[in-house]
Amino acid sequence: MEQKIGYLVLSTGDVLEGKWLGEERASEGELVFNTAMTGYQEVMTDPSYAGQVVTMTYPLIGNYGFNDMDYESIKPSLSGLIMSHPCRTPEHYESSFTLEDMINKHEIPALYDIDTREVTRIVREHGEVYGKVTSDLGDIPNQLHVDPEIVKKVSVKKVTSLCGQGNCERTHISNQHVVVFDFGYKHSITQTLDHLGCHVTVVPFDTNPEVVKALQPDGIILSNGPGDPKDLGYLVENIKEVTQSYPTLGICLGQQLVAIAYGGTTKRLPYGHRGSNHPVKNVATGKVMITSQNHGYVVDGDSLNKEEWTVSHVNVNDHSIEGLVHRYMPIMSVQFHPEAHPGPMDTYTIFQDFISMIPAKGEKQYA
Ligand SMILES: NC(=O)CC[C@H](N)C(=O)O
Repeated sequence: MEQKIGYLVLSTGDVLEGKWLGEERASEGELVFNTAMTGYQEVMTDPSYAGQVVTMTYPLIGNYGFNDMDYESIKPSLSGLIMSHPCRTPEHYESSFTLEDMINKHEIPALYDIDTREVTRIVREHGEVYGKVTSDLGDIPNQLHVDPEIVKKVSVKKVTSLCGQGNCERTHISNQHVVVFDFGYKHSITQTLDHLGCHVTVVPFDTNPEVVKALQPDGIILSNGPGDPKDLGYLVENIKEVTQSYPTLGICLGQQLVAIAYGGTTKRLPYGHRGSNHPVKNVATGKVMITSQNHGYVVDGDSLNKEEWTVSHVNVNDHSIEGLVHRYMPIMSVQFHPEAHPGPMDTYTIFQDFISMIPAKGEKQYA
């Protein structure tokens, strides 16, 4: 079948020609690229990509199909998908639908036959680029910042216990209760907590500390999420209060928000870390883990109060901050994705470290 021509029109003035996969659906967002060779389903359903047009640099997408297990959220929230070759005849014993089915089901704006190397070159050269997928060559991207309210769009609307709804594999009656602040959390985070025996409650991103207190958590996770962390600066008092009251793990956006809450700042990376093979060094042990990443911003090391914070992990490629621990309080955070998906599971120990910061039941509670 003859496929319709579509364009990726960029804020740099560049225009790339491709073809529509699925319906023509004009859309725009920040243009980013992901270098993972596998894990396209997890990438497409990671809410941190909300407001972004995601280019997959690996040339073949869809070759092992899609399934009902690998969703990282209920539905994709990315603004568009750019690829080179879509595979229409997947082969995998767990595959239950195709890339095109996924695109049609969730109405994802998607272009293929795009020169993804050229897209990557442009993003690497310019850093912050916005793109519009369209059939109209006269279109230009109008939004030059991800919606400052984007987290509100992806976060749960009410306090949600993941136990007692068929989501827990065990009953965790005597185990730790972890409250996850949902800035756009990935399901692999709560699934990992479940595997570690935790009872999990997910709360909206702007939940008041009093509401959290009533839930009687043993620990807090500040999740990953989309957009510019500085747009959530109005939450610093909430974040400071909960992190001073309970052992906390911040993940990606969660790390950035911890830094901001304690007086630090964030800055843009030259062109983001998005892929599943980013080497990260544990500063204390020298051990390097291969990590899954998806972020465009990073904590500015110069902005941190060194009497309060220690850098626990650094990126081997560009030496950017990958992990923080508080010197006196049980607060830790990482810039990479310890839950992986996609990517290697080297970083599972981060969750174990977090759980071990929580006093056992019956012991004196922190705070
Ligand atoms: N995965 C995330 O949490 C991303 C955090 C933030 N939106 C960034 O791009 O840096």
